[in-house]
Amino acid sequence: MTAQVIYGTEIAEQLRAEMKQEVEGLKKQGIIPGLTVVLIGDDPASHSYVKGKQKASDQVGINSDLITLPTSTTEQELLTIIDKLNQDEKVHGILVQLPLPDHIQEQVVIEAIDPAKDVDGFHPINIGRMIAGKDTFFPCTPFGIIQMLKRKNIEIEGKNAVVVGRSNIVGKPVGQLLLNENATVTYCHSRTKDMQKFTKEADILIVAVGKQHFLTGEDIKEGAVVIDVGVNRMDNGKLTGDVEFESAKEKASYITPVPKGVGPMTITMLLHNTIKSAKKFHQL
Ligand SMILES: Nc1nc2c(c(=O)[nH]1)N[C@@H](CN(C=O)c1ccc(C(=O)N[C@@H](CCC(=O)O)C(=O)O)cc1)CN2
Repeated sequence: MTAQVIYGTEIAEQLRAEMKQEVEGLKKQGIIPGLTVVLIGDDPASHSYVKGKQKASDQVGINSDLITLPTSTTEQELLTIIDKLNQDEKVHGILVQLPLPDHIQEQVVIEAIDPAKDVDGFHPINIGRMIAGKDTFFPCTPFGIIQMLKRKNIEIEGKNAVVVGRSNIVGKPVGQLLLNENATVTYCHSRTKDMQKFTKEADILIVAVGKQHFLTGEDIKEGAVVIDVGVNRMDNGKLTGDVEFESAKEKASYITPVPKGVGPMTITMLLHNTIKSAKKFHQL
């Protein structure tokens, strides 16, 4: 079997075209969705992701602002900025780009953002609502993965979904969203014994460990749907995923590439959450 490649770029383009229309409609009612991104330090990858967020916001008509701060910014200075953004009625979404410098506690910052403006879906209130199966802001990468599966008409209900990785940003929430869609979910992580026993049983395999070619075709069941969340930079400067694409493609029924797979969906779902927040603020 040779897999069908799922390009997130194509799905993202469709979704963004739909969002652009929605924003045009909102603007006619005097509503301009507003997103503020806060970026601390000079990590080149973070700068590039934030640039992508600004560009995508402009594309759909979201008013986006960027606050760039030096690495020396204190936690208190950052909290003061977040407090101001929480009060600003023009700002519907606040996103603090991660990772943060070591001297700033990530969880303190996440919890300082008003849950109603937490378009990253990382605030414990929004995570709790997601676990309870309520409507809320879902974390962007996991939400993007679910949208990719749905847009490709891939059935989730009743399937064995195996998530390799248990980060707060991707692994844990994507497992929860798959469970909400009635999949049978198994998490594998660094302490899992005989991981292949689990990955080979997966109908849907999500890999988010951040290790180049962590899994190969040998770890995959014939016909599995393989979603590769890894973005690893190789010595030659090129990007590669957590899954060895060439061997996995011969076993899977569907597979996402890196780049152009899950990554573009992350930014797209951020736009979705910002529009959702603006609508909710204006009671639409
Ligand atoms: N506050 C947040 N911080 C971080 C998040 C997040 O969701 N919220 N996720 C990641 C980084 N990220 C978005 O912020 C992100 C990662 C990758 C991509 C992407 O489009 N990747 C492209 C390749 C890009 C390249 O060439 O370098 C792809 O896979 O095709 C977008 C966003 C950590 N921080």
